[in-house]
Amino acid sequence: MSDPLKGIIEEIRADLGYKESEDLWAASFLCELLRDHPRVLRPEDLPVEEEVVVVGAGPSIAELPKIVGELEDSVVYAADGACRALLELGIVPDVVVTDLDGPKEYLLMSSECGSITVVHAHGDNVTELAELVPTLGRILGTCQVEPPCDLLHNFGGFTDGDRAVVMAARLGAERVLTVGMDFGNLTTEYSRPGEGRGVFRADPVKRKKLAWGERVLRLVERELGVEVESLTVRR
Ligand SMILES: Nc1ncnc2c1ncn2[C@@H]1O[C@H](COP(=O)(O)OP(=O)(O)OP(=O)(O)O)[C@@H](O)[C@H]1O
Ligand SMILES: Nc1nc2c(c(=O)[nH]1)N=C(CO)CN2
Repeated sequence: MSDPLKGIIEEIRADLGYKESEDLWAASFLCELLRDHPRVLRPEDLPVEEEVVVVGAGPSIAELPKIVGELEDSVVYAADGACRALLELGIVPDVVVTDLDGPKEYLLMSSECGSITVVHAHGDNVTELAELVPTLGRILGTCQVEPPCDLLHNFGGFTDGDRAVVMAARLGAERVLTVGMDFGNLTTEYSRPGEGRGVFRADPVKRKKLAWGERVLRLVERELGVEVESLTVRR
């Protein structure tokens, strides 16, 4: 693939041991599911503005309550599990970008509240696709191979958060502001009612995934000329 944001998946497969044939199979399966889905969108249906905020689930997501006022008037894309933190603050993300391995009840709640779910097919999430896609509302399908049908799109990128950034940039955003997208920081402190406080540490595979995600963000700046800036560092 000559597009570096799409071609990077070949290096990632070599690093993490994913098979292209399995990614292709999953994409074909998602095509089948989308053919039976009543609310499939096209890329041009997605909301986008000059500035888009992308919220990931990294440690700086803890800063979210401080900037919640700014999010109310922005187009907000949430990466997977980050939709939980947003919903808990009363914000329904405009778009949730997910490979469906996040907290199912919050992915479904976002969808029911009006978020568009951008569902990604890859070789390791076929079970989740089968279970969740039929239950979601407005949906757009993505994949990491040449799309096998015109209901699927390959914008490029890798993890949910960096794919959200790539998508915003390809749809026309000139600047992407990020929260919780601190790829270099691999521990997350949490504090939740009923769960107490603690620290998540990224396992070795997650570390590798996040390192690839960080590379994607730099590629977005270099190849697409879109500014990617951390909202929490800026403040
Ligand atoms: N330090 C970090 N820790 C966790 N997530 C991060 C971090 N930095 C950036 N992120 C972004 O937040 C996104 C959502 O995080 P979450 O833990 O819900 O992801 P995930 O479902 O494991 O993601 P993926 O399936 O993309 O690996 C990730 O896809 C990633 O892009
Ligand atoms: N085959 C495969 N592809 C992926 C995977 C994964 O676990 N397996 N995870 C991703 C984001 O975390 C994106 N792409």
